[in-house]
Amino acid sequence: MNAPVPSPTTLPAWQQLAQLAAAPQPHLRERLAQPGRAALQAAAEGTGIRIDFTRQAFDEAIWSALTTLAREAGVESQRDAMFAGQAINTSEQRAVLHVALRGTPCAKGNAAPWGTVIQGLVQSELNRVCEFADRVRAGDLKSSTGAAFTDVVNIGIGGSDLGPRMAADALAPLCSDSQTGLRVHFVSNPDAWAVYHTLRGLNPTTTLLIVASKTFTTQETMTNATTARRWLDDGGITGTAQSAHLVAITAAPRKSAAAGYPEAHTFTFWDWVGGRYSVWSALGLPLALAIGSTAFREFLAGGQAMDAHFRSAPLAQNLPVILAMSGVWNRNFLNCPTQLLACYPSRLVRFAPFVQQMDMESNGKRVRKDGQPCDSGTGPILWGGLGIDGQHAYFQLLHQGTHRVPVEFIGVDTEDTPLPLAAEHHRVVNLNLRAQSQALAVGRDEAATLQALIAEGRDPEQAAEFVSQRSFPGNVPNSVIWLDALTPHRLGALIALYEHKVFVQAAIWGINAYDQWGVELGKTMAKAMENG
Ligand SMILES: O=P(O)(O)OC[C@H]1O[C@H](O)[C@H](O)[C@@H](O)[C@@H]1O
Repeated sequence: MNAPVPSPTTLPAWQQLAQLAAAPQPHLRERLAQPGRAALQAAAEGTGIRIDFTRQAFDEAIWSALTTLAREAGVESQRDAMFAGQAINTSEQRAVLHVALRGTPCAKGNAAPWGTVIQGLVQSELNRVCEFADRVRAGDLKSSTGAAFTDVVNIGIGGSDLGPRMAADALAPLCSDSQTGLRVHFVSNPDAWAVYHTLRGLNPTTTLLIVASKTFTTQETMTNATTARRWLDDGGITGTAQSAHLVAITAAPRKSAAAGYPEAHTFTFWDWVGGRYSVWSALGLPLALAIGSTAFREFLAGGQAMDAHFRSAPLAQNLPVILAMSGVWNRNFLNCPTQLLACYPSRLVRFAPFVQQMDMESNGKRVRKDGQPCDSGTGPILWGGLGIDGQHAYFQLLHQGTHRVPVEFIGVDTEDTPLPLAAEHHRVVNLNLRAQSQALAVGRDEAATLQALIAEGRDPEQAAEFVSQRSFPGNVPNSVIWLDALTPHRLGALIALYEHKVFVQAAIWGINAYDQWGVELGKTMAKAMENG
């Protein structure tokens, strides 16, 4: 029997927020001019991350009610239940312990909240992953022909692809010890072109194939794996020699063993790690191969630093809570169905698709944990990409379209690209980020537009004719997430920030963020069609 989960709409703070939302809302232009606005900023110590949420469409009274809602919904006790390893994934009766993969977020000597057994499993598999990655990178672990590996191909999809691929794109270019010449490639799509295009330039005698699948049954991944192994065969790497080229990462090691993947090259994780939360587990092996074990451990430590902040910071200063509750206000009280993620560092090119899976597969739910239908909106439609490119594409709709799209901007303070004019590039990028954040918030009304046109030398009568086309309503809620640098540690903290944001929103809505039954129907139908 599912324990009853109260609808958030019955909570006093929700009702208070509904009343606050029903009152006339000042324009963000006016809100920004109000005193005390600077209080809507917060930083997480030890993570290098701070959030400027001064451009969210609420004032201190609304913010206070939002934090009260988080308290009334039991965010803190639900958080503690997750860290204690309780089976909070109720539909599958599983704990949710990706946090355990990052290490213990408490003082040295204190036991991990999830217990020593899990701690031991995690440490020993992490050590295996790190050792393996370093041996391949150093050329100590040889291919079947005795050569060092030059290329790694990770075959996986969804959570077995998006995280490591995103992080490798973000970090490999600037990890100074990653100049080993080892190239890490990713194939997810089972369209033949994707795997052909990746393999055709590679030498099978120096290529390591990783097949990453939590279940080791995913049809797309198995189809690509079959072709890649056939490619090894065709390249003369056959029979037992092939073992040196094969790696499996899975929570179902019996299945990978049955498919011929050698035990010594099989890395495991557990059913209490959801696929979309698994970049910290053995599934991070391609990332460790791309950046080295030292940087990979820094990445984990960044996640752990955000865990420590999430567990200890007061709700009003707690970064995951800030992102989550801003989102709840926008989604449930301002009725904005979507959320844009605009990343300004180009190394974060795959961050939005990664968060898209994490958020939409987690909180795309329509019933609460007790099976009762949700009577409020749940997870938003999350979309986005690189902010600067977006400015020259879809930002027009944000400024003058008929949708109100809240935005989360992500920027970095420092730039270390080895280019003589890198500082100038960085200045241009951050200038644009700041300008967009402000322009979307304040807009430009018709009177100010008319003045601007006249100042440009336009005839006032002519200017008045097209003043409406040249005006901007603004009032678009947005926050800026600033990283002091885009290092492995900071990226780890950023990912954990989003994981906990998703957690907090699920806690508010009373839904289970850790199952994904919605993806099953299409799979089942494909199977039924296949079987005629
Ligand atoms: O890692 P696998 O078992 O191959 O699963 C890969 C992906 O496929 C599924 O459809 C799920 O929706 C994802 O959550 C998962 O990450």
